[in-house]
Amino acid sequence: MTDTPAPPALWPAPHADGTVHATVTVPGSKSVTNRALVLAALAAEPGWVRRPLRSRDSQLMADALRAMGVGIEETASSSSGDAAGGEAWRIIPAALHGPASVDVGNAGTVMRFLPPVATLASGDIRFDGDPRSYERPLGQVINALRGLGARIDDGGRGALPMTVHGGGALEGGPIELDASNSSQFVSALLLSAPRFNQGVEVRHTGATLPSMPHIRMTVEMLRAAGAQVDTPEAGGEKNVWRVSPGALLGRDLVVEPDLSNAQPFLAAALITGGTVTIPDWPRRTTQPGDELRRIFTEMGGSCEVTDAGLVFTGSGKIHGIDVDLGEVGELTPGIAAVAALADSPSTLRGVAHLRLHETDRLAALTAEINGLGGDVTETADGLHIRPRPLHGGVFRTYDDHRMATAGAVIGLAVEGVQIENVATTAKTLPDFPRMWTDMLAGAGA
Ligand SMILES: O=C(O)C1=C[C@@H](OP(=O)(O)O)[C@@H](O)[C@H](O)C1
Ligand SMILES: C=C(OP(=O)(O)O)C(=O)O
Repeated sequence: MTDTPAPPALWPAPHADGTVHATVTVPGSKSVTNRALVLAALAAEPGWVRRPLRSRDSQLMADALRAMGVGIEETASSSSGDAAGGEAWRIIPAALHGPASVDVGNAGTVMRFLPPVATLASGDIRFDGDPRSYERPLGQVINALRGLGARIDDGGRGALPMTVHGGGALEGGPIELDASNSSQFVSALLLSAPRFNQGVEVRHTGATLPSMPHIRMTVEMLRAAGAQVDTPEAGGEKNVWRVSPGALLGRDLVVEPDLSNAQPFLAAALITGGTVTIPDWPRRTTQPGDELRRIFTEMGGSCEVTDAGLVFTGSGKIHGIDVDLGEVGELTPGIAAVAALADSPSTLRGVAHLRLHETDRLAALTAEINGLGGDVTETADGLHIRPRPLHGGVFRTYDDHRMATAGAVIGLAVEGVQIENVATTAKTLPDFPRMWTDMLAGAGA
């Protein structure tokens, strides 16, 4: 007799009976935390990462760096004298070494940012991950690293699993790659480049480049750690980034709240005509989630950054939108969910690369919204969404945290939505179900 796997848990998405009024404290940014960990690990001296995101993606990053020899001590703020409050991680760089195994899970940041780090280690670093990680593109990073002097055995697949035969150093220099499938290819090469003998010159050759704010985040964090970076925006050549070789400083960095993870809570205010406050919303940031202020205002809300944080208020009306989301692709599932509830159609453009994210997000959103009675069609680079009355049913998540939160947003307005495997939110927001019910209780989170 063989064991039958248990059916996936179904989470009844809470329905909002009235307007939502809540203050929701959102944990740290995944993108900032995982960059901070890499830069601190490559620094010439110890550093602090305060208020880090504690989730599957950041734990995978920390575990991988530890496996290569980096010291990461997780302390409570009381013992670290942290004026910012909250948890703090002390990062103690060390000579990187193998043999080591890295589990990338389904984290784009881990699977792209760490192979360049592994080239600096002495010894073999084996990379493996979830089945989906085998399908997510990595060949551009592998080929670029080979061009810069690395030895990598990927069995000719141009994808995971693979072994980086670290030589203890990498020559570096000029390299061309096509990052039209993911900005993370560019970020990956830039982040480790101060430690390459010649630094790096990355030239993007593709026709499009998604998620520019995330590349700006990489550049700003490198500069804050003392690296010299030349960018197209600072008068350099278009699509060319240069990082000079040099020692990185150990920083004391406080991680901003994850503004993309604030999205479902802001959507709750928009949909119910309520008010949600997100404390510590940064007045200036490279996070793409900051665009939600503009996008959700165009869709019917209004907002203000105050000393209490971002105060977002819905009007009770939800409008459709025609928008290019190429720079802020990770916001697409949450925007699609709101658009399915709007009073007019929406067109979401510029996000063909979402087919290569945690799942094929364009197919997944189309299938799941239509499964509840919606009318969504895929285009070459996005979605057309024509709102229709929706009904309850199972909303599948395909191991994608943002599918789970998108389904929860629809569940606020539609009775009887059940989210399959809500636990997949652990990728970046492990406490999501509790935060969601606390928000609905008006108790804050
Ligand atoms: O560098 C980063 O931290 C990220 C870059 C983006 O990736 P893509 O450019 O592949 O969309 C984004 O979608 C992802 O969630 C995080
Ligand atoms: C695309 C995303 O993640 P990853 O870092 O795995 O690419 C995301 O969080 O929306």
